[in-house]
Amino acid sequence: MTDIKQAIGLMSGTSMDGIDIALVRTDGRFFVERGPSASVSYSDGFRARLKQGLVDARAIRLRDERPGILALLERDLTLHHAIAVNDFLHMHGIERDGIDIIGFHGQTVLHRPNEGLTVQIGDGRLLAAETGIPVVYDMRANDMAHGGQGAPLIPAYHAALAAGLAEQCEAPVVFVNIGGISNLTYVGADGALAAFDSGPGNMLIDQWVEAHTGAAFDADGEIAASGAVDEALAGRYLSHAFFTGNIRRSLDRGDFVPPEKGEVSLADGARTLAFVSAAAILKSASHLPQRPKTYVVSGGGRKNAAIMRALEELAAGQRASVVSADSLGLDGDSMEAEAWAYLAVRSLKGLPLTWPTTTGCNVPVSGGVLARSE
Ligand SMILES: Nc1ncnc2c1ncn2[C@@H]1O[C@H](COP(=O)(O)OP(=O)(O)OP(=O)(O)O)[C@@H](O)[C@H]1O
Ligand SMILES: CC(=O)N[C@H]1[C@@H]2OC[C@@H](O2)[C@@H](O)[C@@H]1O[C@H](C)C(=O)O
Repeated sequence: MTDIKQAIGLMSGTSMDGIDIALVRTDGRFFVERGPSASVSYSDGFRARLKQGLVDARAIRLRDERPGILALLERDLTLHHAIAVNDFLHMHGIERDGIDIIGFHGQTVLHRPNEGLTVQIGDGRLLAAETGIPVVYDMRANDMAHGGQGAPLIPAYHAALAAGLAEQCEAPVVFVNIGGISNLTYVGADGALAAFDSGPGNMLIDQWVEAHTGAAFDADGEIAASGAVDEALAGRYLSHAFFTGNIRRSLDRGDFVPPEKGEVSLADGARTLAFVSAAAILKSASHLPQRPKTYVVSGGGRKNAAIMRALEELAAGQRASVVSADSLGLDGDSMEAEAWAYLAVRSLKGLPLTWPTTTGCNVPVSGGVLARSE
């Protein structure tokens, strides 16, 4: 039996809605046994600080700089994660000593792949000290140091999961994570990987709805349901250079901005942005080695009925089907946290986290910094 580790993964994503945590037993290759998972929401106050952190991070030139509120925010973010881990272990009766490693993503506050600069705040040493568990963190930097985009990193995990889906999904299969930003992972019949960010996911919808109603998102796509797609507005987004260029690159929150208030009604804006999120996936999928036959959807955007309906209609037009990861026995909410547990084990073993076909790095590279707990 190859060396199996018990790992906890922690993800705080671009939606900044909270911390996802998951337990995985894995050898960092094709053995994956998924355990419990949970989500811990941020308070409105902490979420407001994270938003200010994104603003302050614009002043960063060297990746260790922490201008504005970022130093204290990084400490508090890390302590939030430590509490999430300690509560999780208690809730599930898991012995701390039984956890070999924590994979800690932290919070992306700046991502400029064309400048080779990506910053995720999160103090791995402090997390290791607060939990008594070794931590792998800062997992994107080495990919960028080797010419990569620093994202997406989940494809390695998707490849491990894909083996179990062959009977249930018509190939070629593509994993779609509809988070704040959406990303695709194509797994070829021969196991070949191709991956990239596919465009805005929920982030424009969240910002649009929050600006009009104060709500954090369009729950179940209810607002969009009463709106119509504004073709001109949709066309403006889908003609963005990100879609028209041939070079795939990873995105940051600031790469797309929501419409100005008043351009369209609240409902039409929500419906149009949901359509754009879906259309972006199909548009980006045209750069994959083969047109997918099955889209396996994870991430919070799969709960927005307007996104899913548009995606199903567009995919059907290309004789492809759309299924939720959950319908295949996976967990569409915890997949990214699971991935960070998996990637942490790969990091411990010096295995690649990224490949030229997933981030554009020059050679397959591992990554991550290990903070020991003693
Ligand atoms: N019930 C729901 N109805 C509609 N949308 C929802 C619902 N629940 C969550 N969402 C959407 O999902 C988002 C959170 O999704 P998720 O946690 O996958 O994003 P993330 O991991 O932060 O993003 P990324 O993968 O880009 O880092 C919310 O901001 C919201 O837009
Ligand atoms: C820089 C950064 O944090 N990118 C995120 C973001 O959120 C989704 C998409 O853009 C993806 O490329 C990435 O996260 C996922 C978890 C990844 O690296 O696989």
